[in-house]
Amino acid sequence: MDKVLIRALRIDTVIGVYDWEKTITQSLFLDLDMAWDNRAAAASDDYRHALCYETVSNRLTALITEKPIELIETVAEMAANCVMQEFGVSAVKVRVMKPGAVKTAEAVGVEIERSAKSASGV
Ligand SMILES: Nc1nc2c(c(=O)[nH]1)N=C([C@H](O)[C@@H](O)CO)CN2
Repeated sequence: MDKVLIRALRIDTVIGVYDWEKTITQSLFLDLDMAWDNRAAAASDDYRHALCYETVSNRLTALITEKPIELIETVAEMAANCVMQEFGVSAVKVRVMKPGAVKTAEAVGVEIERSAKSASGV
């Protein structure tokens, strides 16, 4: 299965459970593996057949920074739903890392895998 990848997309936003976190901006780093058949884009060398990682990155940044969020689980789910519903991605793996959240860890995070099939509950 072909994929389009995004690595360490930094999104600066209001994220966290605690009151003090709701008054500051923190960085999240997103990795996405998006199932996409790249053959049409490669054969035609035509951008219109490509899943544009720049457009996806910009959309995710706008979406996640729209309003404060408590859990990184919510961020992962929002990102997965967005790429499937708005960009027609059939399956996606999303990892959300929150550096500095645990003093003794370099980063903590969550990872989810979703597909159009599992999203509809079938
Ligand atoms: N599974 C999770 N655990 C925790 C989260 C989270 O988003 N998912 N968030 C926090 C706090 O916001 C923490 O990051 C503050 O340092 C705690 N646990």
